Amino acid sequence: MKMGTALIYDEEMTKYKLLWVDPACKIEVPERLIVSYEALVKSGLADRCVSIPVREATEAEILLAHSEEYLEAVKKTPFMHLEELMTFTQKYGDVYFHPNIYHCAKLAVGATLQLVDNVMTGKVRNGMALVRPPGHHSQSSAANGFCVFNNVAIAAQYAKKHHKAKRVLIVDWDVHHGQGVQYCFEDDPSVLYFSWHRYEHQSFWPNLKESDFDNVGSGKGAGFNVNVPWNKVGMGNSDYLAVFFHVLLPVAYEFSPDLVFICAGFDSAIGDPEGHMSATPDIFAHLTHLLMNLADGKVCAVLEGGYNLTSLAQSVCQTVQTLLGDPAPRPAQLGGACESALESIHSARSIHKKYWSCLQHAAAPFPEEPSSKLRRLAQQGGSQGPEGDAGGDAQREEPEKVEEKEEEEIVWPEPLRRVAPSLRSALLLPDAAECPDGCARFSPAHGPGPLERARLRKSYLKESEDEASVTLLYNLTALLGQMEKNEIRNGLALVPDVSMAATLLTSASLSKRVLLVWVGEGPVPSQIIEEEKTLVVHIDSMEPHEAQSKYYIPIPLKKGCGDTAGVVQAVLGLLLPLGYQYEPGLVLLARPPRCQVEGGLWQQLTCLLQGLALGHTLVLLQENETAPVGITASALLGNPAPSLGPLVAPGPEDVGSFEGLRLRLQTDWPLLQTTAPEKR
Ligand SMILES: CC(O)(O)NCCCCNCCCN
Ligand SMILES: [Zn+2]
Repeated sequence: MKMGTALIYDEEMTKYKLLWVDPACKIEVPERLIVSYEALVKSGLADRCVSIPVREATEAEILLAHSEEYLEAVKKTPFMHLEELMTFTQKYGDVYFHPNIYHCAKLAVGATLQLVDNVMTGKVRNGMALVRPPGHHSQSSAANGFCVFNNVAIAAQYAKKHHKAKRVLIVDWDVHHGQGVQYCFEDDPSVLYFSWHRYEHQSFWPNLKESDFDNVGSGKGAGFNVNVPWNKVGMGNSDYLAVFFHVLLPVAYEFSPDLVFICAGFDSAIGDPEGHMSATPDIFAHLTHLLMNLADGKVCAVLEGGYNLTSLAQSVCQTVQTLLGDPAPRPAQLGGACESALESIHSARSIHKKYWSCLQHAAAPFPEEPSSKLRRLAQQGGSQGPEGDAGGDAQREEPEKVEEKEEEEIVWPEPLRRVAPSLRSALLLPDAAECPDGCARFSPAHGPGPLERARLRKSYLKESEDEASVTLLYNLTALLGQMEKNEIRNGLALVPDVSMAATLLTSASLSKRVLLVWVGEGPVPSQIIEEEKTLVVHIDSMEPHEAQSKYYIPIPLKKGCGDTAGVVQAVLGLLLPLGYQYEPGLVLLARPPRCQVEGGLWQQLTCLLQGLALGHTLVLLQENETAPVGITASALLGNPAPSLGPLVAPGPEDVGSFEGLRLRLQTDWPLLQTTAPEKR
């Protein structure tokens, strides 16, 4: 399994800057790269990465996304003196030129292509290119928004051409809309471009109509462009995760890319003068984690924006540390997405429901919102509608102008250190079963004393049980104890009785909250359900029925856990939001006998759940079913789960029961919400 995270950086890319007064461009300074790289060095993360040298892109590579005229024009800039550079710059918007920027722009593209080569040839698993100038605003014949060449657009074309990539996903979490990327792949169904961006009903830069949610791509590319506009500032961690759970991830898993780019702009983090958002740097650890099981883990993060030097450096470190496989920090106090974010989520899901089967159950536009753009589009059959249709907009109240507040000092807590236990995965296996390489067979420092034996026997075993069962239970509690002391990250246990083991662990856990994910036939022991410190999410083919309690959530799948598409949508749209909101200290993943979940999906589930509880995941497998041991161990060791391939539609009846479940639960679990509470 390929390992390693590439870090591609060269200080030559700091060697250009603004040479005249221009308020729009003064934030794009060389220090952006310097503080980011220094933070990676200081934190020890740089040394853990595979350092890959940059190179200059060739002209042919630049022409993958730019016109010859534009390239010829930019080639002249190194020889221009100040006035000529200023005149040349006037042709474009919110960008500046410098005698060395052409050289740096070629290095930024070259660095990105180096990252693609090393990831696509398996020399590394994933990586990050720390580059400037950024790229996602530049267009075929135009520089724009501090961007000269479109690093990621060129790299996506390059990956298709030279590495036979079939489906490329670009996730643009920069706070600005990468219109250059959108234009480049407008009608290309092999590149799915996702972007959220500060929009404020078109009143925020670059003030484009085509940045709104109803721009879905055109021709064969319809559906492969997903815009989530932020119509208010102050969006936070819950808003970002809600968009991932309810818009991006379902579509991304259905698309099933063989390569993922992140247009990693960190001006979407708190403190940024451009974004004015509230999400904290640690959220990028979770966003990165949630993308790392796509494309067999082939993720290329490429720096775009980010202008607060403190949150930029912290966010870069959070991203790289996750690419390296360290446990993600605990997401603090998540709630539901705010009303404005829910409107954006609802709009994006509704406009894309005709393109993505995972969104089929996305609610139809609200009837009582005559002024909503969505409503009007629905009347026109969900098409983009004629350009001139300003009818509905006219009814819309004037968008309130967001006064850029005085730059008051915004502060936030520094992200907590993320310490990976020395031992990652411990396995509790019967002596007969062999231990997959890379794992350690768990054996506690000392065995149970007579009192301990008696207690375990009395609480969990029928008198008749043999000594071996007592020892196993004792070993389970010892393994749990070492996990909860963060001496071991995660574990796997082969047990004779999954129910009994789960009952023991939920009661023995010292965590205030335990998430038990039960995948397959029940019943889940009632003792666990009554344990109020445990949230049980039960995925199986049971008949839909009222959730008995807030802490027992059955997710019914008509065709049972063998229905991969159904399980994926249940995990992404229901289980993960519940888990993130619950914020458990321990995650138990129980696989009862005769579980139908297929291997790759089981690995996806085991990997995704590791984003919770500092990675403390304990998997319980039925002793006589050893088949999943190897793949579960692989996932626990941090190997990316295999790509599931393009997904079909989840069954309509499941779709209905998911929606019913969401509506019933979202009051208690607001992160499940996908639509704004209907206007009273
Ligand atoms: C890569 C990027 O997306 O971060 N570029 C952002 C360009 C912003 C242009 N407008 C600046 C106005 C200054 N208040
Ligand atoms: Zn930006």
